Amino acid sequence: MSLSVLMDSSSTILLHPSIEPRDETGSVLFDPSKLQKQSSLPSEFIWPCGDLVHTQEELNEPLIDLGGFIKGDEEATAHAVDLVKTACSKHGFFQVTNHGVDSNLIQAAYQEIDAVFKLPLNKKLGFQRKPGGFSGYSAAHADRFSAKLPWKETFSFGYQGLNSDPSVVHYFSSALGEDFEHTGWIYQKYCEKMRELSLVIFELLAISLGIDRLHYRKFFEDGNSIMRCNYYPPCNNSGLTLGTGPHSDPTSLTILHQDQVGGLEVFINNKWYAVRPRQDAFVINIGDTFMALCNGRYKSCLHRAVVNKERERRSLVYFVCPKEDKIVRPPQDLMCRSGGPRVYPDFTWSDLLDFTQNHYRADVATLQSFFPWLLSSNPTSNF
Ligand SMILES: C=C1C[C@]23C[C@H]1CC[C@H]2[C@]1(C)CCC[C@@](C)(C(=O)O)[C@H]1[C@@H]3C(=O)O
Ligand SMILES: O=C(O)CCC(=O)C(=O)O
Ligand SMILES: [Fe+2]
Repeated sequence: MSLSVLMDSSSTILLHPSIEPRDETGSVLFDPSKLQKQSSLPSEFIWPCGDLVHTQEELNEPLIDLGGFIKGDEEATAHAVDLVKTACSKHGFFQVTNHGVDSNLIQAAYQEIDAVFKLPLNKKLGFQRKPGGFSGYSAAHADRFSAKLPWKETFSFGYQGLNSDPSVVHYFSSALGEDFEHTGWIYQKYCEKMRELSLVIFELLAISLGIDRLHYRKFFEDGNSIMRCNYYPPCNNSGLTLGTGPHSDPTSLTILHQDQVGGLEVFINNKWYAVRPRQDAFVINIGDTFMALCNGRYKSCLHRAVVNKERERRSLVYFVCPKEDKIVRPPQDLMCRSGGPRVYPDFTWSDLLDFTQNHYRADVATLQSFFPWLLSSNPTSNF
C-alpha cells in the first residue's frame, strides 16, 4: 500500500487517501449517527487551541442590495461599487440581497440535500469522493487527513455551465441512482442561478477596480465551478472541534448560503466575528485565485465554521473557478493603473487545485505555500 505524506503549514503529517482510518470495528472513523452519542471526542477531531478562540461578536457590515445594479440604476450602482471596494480592500467579505435567486429554489436545495445526508453511511460511501478527485461524499475527510478532522460531512460535484448541458443531473443519477434525479434537477437549476449571480458580481468587482467591466465576466464565462454541500452534525464537545478550519478559499469567488443555525465566522482585524444568518442574503467572499487576478488589491477572506452543541447545520457553497488551463494573471489595465509590481507569479487553477487536493491541505497560508511548490516543480514560471 503506497503511503505518500502530505504536509500542511503546521507540518502536520497527513495520510495519503490510500489510508482509510477506521475504528476497532473497522467502520469509517466518522459515523455521525454513532459519534454524536459518544461523550468523548476522538482525538482526531480535537483542534489546536489557537484555532478554537471563541467569539461572541457579530459582524456588522452593510448588506449590498444588487437590485438597482442589476436594473442598471446609476446611483444604486455607485453605492454598491463603493461598498464592494471598501469590503474587498479590507477583508474580502460581503453579503448581497435582491440577488435574483428564488427563495423557493434555495429551500428546495436544502430539502433535497437533507435526504442525501440522511442516507445510511454505507450508501453514502457508495459515492465517496475518490482519492485526488473532488466529486462525491466525504465523512470528515477521514480518508485524507489523520488530524484536525473537520466535524462535517460534505457532498461536492462539478458544474460547467456552458450550453446548459444537464451535467449535474447526470452526476446525481449516475452516482446516487435514479431516485435522486429530481435532486439533480434542483441542483442543476441552483448552479445555473449561482453562475448567473457570479457573473453579475464579477462585473461589479471589475467596475470597483476601475477596469473593463466585462473583463472578469469574460474570463469566467467558460469556467468549471464546484458546488459543495456541508452538513455539520451537532457535537457534544463543540468547543474542542471545528466544522471547517480557518482558511481562505483557494478558488476565485465563493457564493455561500447558510441555514438559520449560524456558525460561519470571518477573521477581520485579528478577531473572529460571527456572521448572522440571513435567509434572503448570500455571503460572498473573495478567494485566493481572485486575489491573484487583481494583483492583491482585494483580499482573500479568512473564515471558519464552528459547530453547534444541539443543532445540525447546513451550508450550500458554490466555488467559482476559471477554466483549468487559463493563465491566472491580473489584467494589463489594472497593472497600468496601479503601477505596482506583480505580487504573484502566473499560475493555472489546475495547478492550485492539484496542490490543494494532492499535496497540501488548504488553510490560512495556502498561496504562500503554493508558489514555492509551483516554482520548484515549474522553474520556468513567468514572474
Ligand atoms: C478548492 C477547494 C478545497 C476546499 C474546497 C474548495 C475551497 C475551500 C477548500 C477547503 C474548504 C478549505 C478548508 C480545508 C478543506 C480541506 C475542507 O475543510 O473541506 C478545503 C476543501 C477541500 O480540499 O476539500
Ligand atoms: O459552512 C460554512 O459556513 C463555511 C464553509 C466553508 O468555508 C467552505 O466550505 O469553504
Ligand atoms: Fe471556505
